[in-house]
Amino acid sequence: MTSATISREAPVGLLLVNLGTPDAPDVAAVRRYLAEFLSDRRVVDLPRALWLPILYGVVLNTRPARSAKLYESIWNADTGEGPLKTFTRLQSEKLQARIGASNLVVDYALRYGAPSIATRIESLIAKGCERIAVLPLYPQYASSTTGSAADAAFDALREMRKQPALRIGAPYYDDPAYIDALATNITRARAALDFEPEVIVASFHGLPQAQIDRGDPYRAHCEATWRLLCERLGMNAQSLRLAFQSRFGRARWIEPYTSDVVTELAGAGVKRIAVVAPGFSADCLETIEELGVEIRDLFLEKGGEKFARLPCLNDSDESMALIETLAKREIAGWM
Ligand SMILES: C=CC1=C(C)c2cc3[nH]c(cc4nc(cc5[nH]c(cc1n2)c(C)c5CCC(=O)O)C(CCC(=O)O)=C4C)c(C)c3C=C
Ligand SMILES: [Fe+2]
Ligand SMILES: [Fe+2]
Repeated sequence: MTSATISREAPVGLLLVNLGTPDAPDVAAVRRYLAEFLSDRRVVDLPRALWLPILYGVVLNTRPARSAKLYESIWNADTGEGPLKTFTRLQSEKLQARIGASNLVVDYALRYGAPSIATRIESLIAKGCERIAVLPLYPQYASSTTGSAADAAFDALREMRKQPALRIGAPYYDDPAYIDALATNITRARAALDFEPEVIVASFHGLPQAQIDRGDPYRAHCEATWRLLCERLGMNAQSLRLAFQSRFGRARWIEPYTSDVVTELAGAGVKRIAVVAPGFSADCLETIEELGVEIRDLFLEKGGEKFARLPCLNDSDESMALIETLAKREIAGWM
C-alpha cells in the first residue's frame, strides 16, 4: 500500500490572475471570448431567461465585429497576444525571477480565454504543489472580477479526490505598497510629459449601479484608493478627478462617467489633462483604446488641447515590487 504524503518540501504554487483577452483579434475569437465573459453570472447578474436571448440574439451578433477591429488596433504583433496577456505573463516571469526560491512555482492565468485558471491549477498540481495561492490582480474587490476568479479556482478543485490547499489573495486597494507604486508610476510618467496637466483624471472600470446597491464594495474601494492617492500626491478632488469608464449596456452604471468628466473639464476651459487608470494592473483594450483613443478624441473635440494617457503599472519595477509584497504576504506561513 502506498501512503499519501503531505510534505513540507512540496513546492508552493502562486497563480497571478487577470481578466482575459481573446486568443486572436478576429471576429470568431472575440465572439468566443465575449460569450464566455458575458455568460458569467458574476458579470451579468440578470435572470438567465432575460439575458441569454439578448446575449445570443443581439450582443454576440453585433459586438464581436466592432471589438475585433479595436483589438486588432492594439494587438501585440511580436508575441501574437493581447497586451493584457503579455503584461500578465511578464509579471509572472519577473516575479519568479525576483523571488528565486526553488520551492515556489509562479504561473499566470486568465479568467476568460487562455490559459484558463483550471488548466494552470492542474499544471501546478502536476508540478507537486499542495498549496496554491491565487492572486487576483484586481486592487479593488468586485464580485464580477475577484469573486469570479475565486469561483473559477474553487470550481477547478470540485471533482478532485486530493485537493490542494487554496488561498485567494485579498483586495489591496488601500495597501501602502499599492499607493506607493501608483504614486511612483504617475510621478515618473507625468515628469516625462511635454506639458503640465491642469487636471489628472483617475479613471476606474465601471460597474452597474444595481450591483453596488446589492452590496458590492467596489465603489467604496475605488474611492478609498483615490483618496489615498490624492493625499500621497498632494492633490485634491479637483486636481485628481475620480471617474468610471467602460459602461456596457443601457442600465445605469456608477457615476461620474469618464466621458462626462472630460466633457465637463473641456467645457470649463481646462486645456491640458492626463488620464490614469489606477484600477487596471495592466494596459488592455479599456486603457489603450478606450482612454487613449476614444476619451482623447472626445476631450480634443470638446475644446481640450493637450491629452496624455499615463501607462498602467504593467511590469515596471514598482509594479513588481508591489506584486512581490502581495505574493509574499499570501504565501506567508507556507514556505
Ligand atoms: C456587464 C459587463 C461588464 C462588467 C460588469 C465588467 C466589469 C469589469 N471589467 C473589468 C476589467 C476589464 N474589462 C475589460 C473588457 C471588457 N469589459 C466588458 C464588460 C464588463 N466588464 C466587456 C464587454 C469587455 C470586452 C471588450 C469590449 O468588447 O468592449 C478588460 C480588457 C480586456 C482586454 O482584452 O483587453 C478589463 C481589464 C473590471 C475591473 C470590472 C469590474 C470592476
Ligand atoms: Fe470589463
Ligand atoms: Fe470599453
